[in-house]
Amino acid sequence: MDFFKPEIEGLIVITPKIFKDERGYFFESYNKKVFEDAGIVSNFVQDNQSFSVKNVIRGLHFQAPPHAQAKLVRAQRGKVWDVAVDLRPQSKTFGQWFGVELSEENQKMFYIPRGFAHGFSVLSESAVFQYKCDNFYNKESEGGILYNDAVLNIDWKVPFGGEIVNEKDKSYPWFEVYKKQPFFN
Ligand SMILES: Cc1cn([C@H]2C[C@H](O)[C@@H](COP(=O)(O)OP(=O)(O)O[C@H]3O[C@@H](C)C(=O)[C@@H](O)[C@H]3O)O2)c(=O)[nH]c1=O
Repeated sequence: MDFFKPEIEGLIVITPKIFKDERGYFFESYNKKVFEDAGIVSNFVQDNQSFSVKNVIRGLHFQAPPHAQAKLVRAQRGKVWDVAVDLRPQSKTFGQWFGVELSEENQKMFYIPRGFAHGFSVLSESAVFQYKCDNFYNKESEGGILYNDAVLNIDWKVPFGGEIVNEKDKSYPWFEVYKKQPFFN
């Protein structure tokens, strides 16, 4: 199992050790002790799964404190481009984003602590996306940033104008709003 820590502090990309044989494969998708030793100390309380077709973008989402969520995400089927945006006002990388390809093939996982907005785009014909959260869903605390914000300038790797985005995600404010009124501590 490999744990890669990108420039933005707190983010971790996990590459599991995959055991392949004539039957197929096996890997540990979560191991409390091994993950905690690598710095992923979160008490996961909810697992989610979504299915999306090609060119769907879901995001950028977060839950506001005290309902903020750390997430451990992966693409069980297909291939996605997964993005986390640092919204921690004290962070030296506030407003920066990091993206990683998560796929059925690489089985990589991505740990995103509390204080980030999260989203992904679907690069394959379809994708099954699975994730663990360390806080329960709370509708009233849901927030988001417009996925195509010009300041963040995220490359979603989908054809220009071809993205499939729901009305809720299209209605989120620009990143500028959170720059003026930070709410994660
Ligand atoms: C996230 C969530 C949604 N729902 C419901 C609300 C709604 O009617 C329906 C679909 O919800 P959404 O449209 O918000 O689903 P979706 O756009 O897939 O939301 C997810 O996007 C990714 C990027 C994340 O980071 C997640 O935390 C989550 O925000 O499911 C729950 O019941 N529990 C949950 O935990």
